Amino acid sequence: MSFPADTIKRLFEQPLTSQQYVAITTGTVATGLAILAMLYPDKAVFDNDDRVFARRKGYPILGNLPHILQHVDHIHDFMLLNFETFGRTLSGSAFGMPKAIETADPANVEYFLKTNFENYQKPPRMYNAMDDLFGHGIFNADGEIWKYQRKTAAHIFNVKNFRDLFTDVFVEKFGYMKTHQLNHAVETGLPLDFQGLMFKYTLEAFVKLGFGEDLGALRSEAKLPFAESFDEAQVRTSMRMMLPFWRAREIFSRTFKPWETPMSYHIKVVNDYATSIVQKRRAEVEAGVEKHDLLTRFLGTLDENSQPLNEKQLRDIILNFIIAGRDTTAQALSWGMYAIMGHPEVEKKLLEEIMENITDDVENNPAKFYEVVKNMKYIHATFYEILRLYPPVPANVKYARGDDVWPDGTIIRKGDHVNWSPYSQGRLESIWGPDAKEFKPERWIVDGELKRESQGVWPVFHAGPRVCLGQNLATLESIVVLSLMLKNYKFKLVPGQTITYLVSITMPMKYGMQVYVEKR
Ligand code: HEM
Repeated sequence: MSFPADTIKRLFEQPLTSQQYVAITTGTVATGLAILAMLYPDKAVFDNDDRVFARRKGYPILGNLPHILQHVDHIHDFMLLNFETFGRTLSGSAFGMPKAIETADPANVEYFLKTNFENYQKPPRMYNAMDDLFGHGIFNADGEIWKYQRKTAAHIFNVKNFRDLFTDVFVEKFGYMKTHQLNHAVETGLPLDFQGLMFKYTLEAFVKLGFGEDLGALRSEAKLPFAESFDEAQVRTSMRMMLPFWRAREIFSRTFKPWETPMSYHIKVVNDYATSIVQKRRAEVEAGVEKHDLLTRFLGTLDENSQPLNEKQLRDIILNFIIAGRDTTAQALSWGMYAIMGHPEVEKKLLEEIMENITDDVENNPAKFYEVVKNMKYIHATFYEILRLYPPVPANVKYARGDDVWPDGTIIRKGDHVNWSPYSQGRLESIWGPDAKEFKPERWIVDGELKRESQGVWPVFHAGPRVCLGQNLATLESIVVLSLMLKNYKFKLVPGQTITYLVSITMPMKYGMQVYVEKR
């Protein structure tokens, strides 16, 4: 049968009904999607990478995006499962996300953080996502901007400060915590949020060391507004990095969820706080008050263009150093106490070492304290073990400036994102043996001597030229606090609570940790 030409012409000339319009559009989209799904049956659309990687099979067009969304609340365990299932180096693709190679191979990690450091930088995508909160501070900078900050800050981490200033502050602030918080919890018998307390302690101690200020965080029952906003802004920043289209998602939230507090509010709160510290210090400097802390050093330094730092640069520095000095160590202490409470045999050994070394005389003499702590092997081993299982920076990312080949033969191309996971590395049996998931400080003592693993095997403090500047400070602070806590108090976990991590830039406990406190 054939249509006469004028019938066909009429069909095209007639305006479409809305039903026809919908049917044609749906048909076209469906055909387009079907073709794309055939071309990309198990990976993200337009992922035309011809390299062969071990990987979790993805969904058509979306690749692994549904996996990420499904596991977003426990992403570190999902990564661990992937490494356990598919091998130590893998890659997938997720719709809207850049190509990322993931590795938990110690040789690779040591190679790109240390040996071929120059070829890897922070990803441009990360600069954008972190800019609101961290600006051009040390965690979000490379090249000359990074160099002048690292050089300036490095000056405060000298032996004299450790001996004469840091230990003093840690012991003094512990005294505050004892009087205002711990003894109160003993007397009332009411539980307290251990993690909340550790965040207050490390903030108070770091603000004193870094910026010469007594904040009074340990005197207050409530969480400071700065801390509320700083924590929330970090969670949102990490979601920007983990999921695609963050700008569009945030515009959507602002438009359709006007009841939610916007990121801009939290940024304003933290900016006001940082700016107030800078202004106060400038006024002190003008009045001739002499101080030798971190902020004072930055006030007297020159930036990458040989200019004195302006208010925005100083604000960035303050916020970057607060996350470094407050969050990581507070989390190490919280996860640490959690692990110790669950292992009475470890607690017993720790107590023996503490009672033998931290006498009342030492407790009241910070310089002696500093010397004595150096020889306490078991508490060091416990601290390393805490960080192995609960690394405060559980996952991290870099970006390849040029092509490369890793020690395990993985081919890297310019523009690849490189993800590594200290969390997974700390728990892999192929690295630590069959007891990898057990809490055993003894693994760090060999033939009676404390041993530290290489930076590739245990990258909890990063590695190479950007290794954590504060690692000795964090170790000293944690050991002082753990010693004094265990010497003076017994902690008991309140039953029935869920202890798990919150996915953020670092690894806080999601719901905190309620404990009962008794005098020892
Ligand atoms: C247990 C506690 C700590 C852990 C696990 C830790 C871990 C890390 C990690 C993984 C990095 C690399 C971050 C990155 O750029 O990707 C880092 C960098 C850094 N950390 Fe720590 N940190 C801790 C405590 C501290 C403390 C108390 C300070 C004191 C200020 C500090 C200062 C820094 C600084 C300044 C950097 C930047 C180094 C650079 O990029 O050159 N950290 N830390």
